[in-house]
Amino acid sequence: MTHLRSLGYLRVQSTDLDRWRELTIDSLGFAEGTGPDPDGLYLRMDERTQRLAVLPGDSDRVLAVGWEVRDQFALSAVARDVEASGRGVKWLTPGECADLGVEEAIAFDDPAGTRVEVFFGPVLDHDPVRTRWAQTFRTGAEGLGHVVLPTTAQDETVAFYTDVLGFLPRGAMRLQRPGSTKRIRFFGINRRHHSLAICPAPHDEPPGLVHLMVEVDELDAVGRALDEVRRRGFSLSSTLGRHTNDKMLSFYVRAPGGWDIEYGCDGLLVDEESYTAEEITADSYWGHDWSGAEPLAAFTPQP
Ligand SMILES: Cc1ccc(O)c(O)c1CC[C@@H]1C(=O)CC[C@]2(C)C(=O)CC[C@@H]12
Ligand SMILES: [Fe+2]
Repeated sequence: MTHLRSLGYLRVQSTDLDRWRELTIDSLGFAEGTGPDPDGLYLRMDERTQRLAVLPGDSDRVLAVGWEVRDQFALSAVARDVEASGRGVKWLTPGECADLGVEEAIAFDDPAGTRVEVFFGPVLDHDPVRTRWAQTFRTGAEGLGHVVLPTTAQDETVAFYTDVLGFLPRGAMRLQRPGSTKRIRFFGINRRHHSLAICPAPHDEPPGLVHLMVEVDELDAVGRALDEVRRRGFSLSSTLGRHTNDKMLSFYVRAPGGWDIEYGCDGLLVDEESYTAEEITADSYWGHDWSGAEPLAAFTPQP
């Protein structure tokens, strides 16, 4: 049983806020949100003030992955579980929580070194969400989307997310690298097929993220966003394609900082009553040609 309900927010830092704005607002059609840093880029997909926050920094990396729980009781239960597993938990100050637009939050590091935050009580902005393609982002009970995290400690990281945080296995895929029997593993906490995937990567230096996926309600928005990222010279990591596990139709665009945003529609809603974890043998039914991709920072050992 997990207390986590969904992926709530993602916070990153970047050296190139202008390009981030061009990618997210002008191309992918996020709406501008609100937050404390006048130089920060806060992005709305729904009534939340900052589903994605991009803060100015001297390097490109993930600052925190935020998971949402129902209330203060669930938050205390998660804090107890994480502490019992031997990891230190920090309760954020009221000022820090106000900056994040939540009532209360805790923070701890996962075994890969990624900062995880768990929160309840997101502050809402009731102004209409004006998106560039007039699309609606699919969030709600299924959350912001999914993140794929790189790790060099795959077993320990998987054990932490399943045993301690209660993520449910939602299948796996063997990585087709020479001599590798390693698997990328998918995990869910709601009806979205996966809210998290854990991917064995040669190292876990910054940026600390393989990709963030966001979902929209219309194929036309995916097509329009794809046209616009190409027009603006962003590098496509993967062409349009349909995944075999969550059936999502998506493309991947390289964000400033060396990780990808997956942008898609048509994602599967899992029926937990009948679901069993499967091993897929191809990432896609068609498309998703990665051959033109620049190497992911997470897969490129730094000198
Ligand atoms: C296999 C798969 C199914 C559904 C997804 O939403 C999804 O992101 C993926 C994995 C895509 C995956 C990746 O993100 C990093 C580079 C990977 C590991 C590859 O080299 C092939 C599949 C790629
Ligand atoms: Fe994905």
